[in-house]
Amino acid sequence: LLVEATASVAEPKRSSANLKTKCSDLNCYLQKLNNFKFSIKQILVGIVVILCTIALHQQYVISQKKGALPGPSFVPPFVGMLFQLIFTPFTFYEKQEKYGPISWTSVMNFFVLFVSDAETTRQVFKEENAKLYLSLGAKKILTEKAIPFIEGAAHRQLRKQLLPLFTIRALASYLPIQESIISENIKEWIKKGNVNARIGCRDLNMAISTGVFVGKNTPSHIQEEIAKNFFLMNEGFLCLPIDLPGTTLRKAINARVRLVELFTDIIDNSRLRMGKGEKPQSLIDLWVEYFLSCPEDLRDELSNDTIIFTLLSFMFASQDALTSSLVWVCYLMAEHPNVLKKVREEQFRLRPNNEELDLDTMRQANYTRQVVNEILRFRPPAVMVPHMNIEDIIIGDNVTVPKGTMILPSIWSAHFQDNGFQDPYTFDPERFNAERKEEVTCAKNFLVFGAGPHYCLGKELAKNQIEVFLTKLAMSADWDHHKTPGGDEIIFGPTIFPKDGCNISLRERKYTA
Ligand code: HEM
Repeated sequence: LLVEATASVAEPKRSSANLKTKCSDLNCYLQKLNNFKFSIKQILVGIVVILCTIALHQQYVISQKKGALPGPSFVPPFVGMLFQLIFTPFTFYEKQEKYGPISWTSVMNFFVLFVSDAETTRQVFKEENAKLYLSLGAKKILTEKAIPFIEGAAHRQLRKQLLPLFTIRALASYLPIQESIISENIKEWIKKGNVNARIGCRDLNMAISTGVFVGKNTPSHIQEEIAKNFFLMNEGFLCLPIDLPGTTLRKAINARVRLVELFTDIIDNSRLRMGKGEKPQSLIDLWVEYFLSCPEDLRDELSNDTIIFTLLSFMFASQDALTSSLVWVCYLMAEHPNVLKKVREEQFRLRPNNEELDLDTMRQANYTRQVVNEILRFRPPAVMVPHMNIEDIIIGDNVTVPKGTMILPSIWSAHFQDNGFQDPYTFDPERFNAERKEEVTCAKNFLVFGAGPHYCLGKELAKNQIEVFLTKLAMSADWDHHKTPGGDEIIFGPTIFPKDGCNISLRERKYTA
């Protein structure tokens, strides 16, 4: 077949050489092209030959890169393990874990290292030369100005600038916003009766994010527009990275442009109000207030761009992860009524008259916090955080990782590792009690918020939000989880959810233990 295909390529070459002397304009070139006639069979053979050559080359490159590392005996060419990773992620994880702490695989022709033990996972998170690898779409939408893409001294400087937004005082000022929005939403859910938790929690989180970040006093039509554009932007993070009119990515970029306009107005307004000494009502206000309170010669520049792209990063980093955790609150508390009962008893003991939540009372609610930690351990929203190394690095037991390798440190595997948490597949908040203290003894395994220079900035804000939601739901509603066939399967998108989103029906509950 090869000979036949090459022969017919050679033949038109001769005729085109003759033509060359007779003409030199565009028509002639088209005519020459026309002389290269191949049969369908020859074209197909040509394509097969090219594809086979590429596939063989890929296998050769992989065999060079993997060296003695364990991994699958075969990976499909071109797509590699992409479909397994997206559609059956947990089967994929289990298989990779069996190869050992570091194994190789291939996804979309990327040579990928899968890291399943906690220690090496931490090492990757901390490695300066291994950068967070977000989708191509995410980079186009958020741009290089977003904090996950900033590195080195500029990154450290920005993180330092953000500290005042997560102090105890700041977290305390967000709490009434979180509490009131959660209470309002749960009341709405009870009125409706039936709710798909994934959709309900997504909208609830969006309302809290706008409330906390830009302030509850922001006119509702602006809040709605922020939500609408954020959801459009969010869709772009996982779509094909094709930036053409009408594509999901282009719509996401346009939504970001609109969000920048909206945030610019909100920040200008905040600068005016904080300049007059008004009380801060949002994260933006706190940031502007802090900036204005610094002596002028010590002030770092605080441009609207810095605030806007940090806010976009916060929304991007928090929205899906928190939605996942709140859905698991609904799901796991319905599965474990004995745990829910203990939360209610503790809450009733600490707040017998349904007092408003404050950080002090929340710190005393040890059992409730244990439940929050166990939900995060048992169902970590981001199960893996892709990295790519910009230099050769050495990880684990002296494994050299060639530059440009995609590394998948698996938070999921670290949480369920054999020699880590005791009986890891059991949902057991008691593991975090004062006696067992697994948060200390297994600290190296608890990686839900990452580790190293990009460690989650919103960890305490997130934990508070989950705790307030758990507390409010437990004390104001009874709910049933209506299971659907296959609905319990965990899907990946890109944080984890039960496949059917968890359908619940709610009833009002008298405030009691
Ligand atoms: C349950 C909720 C959350 C989970 C599970 C989570 C998890 C994570 C993880 C795994 C990372 C990567 C860490 C690393 O590379 O070492 C991260 C980074 C980040 N998170 Fe969160 N997060 C949550 C909520 C939030 C919230 C509410 C915010 C909002 C303020 C936030 C802001 C960020 C930011 C800004 C980064 C990037 C930090 C940097 O690049 O320096 N996260 N988060």
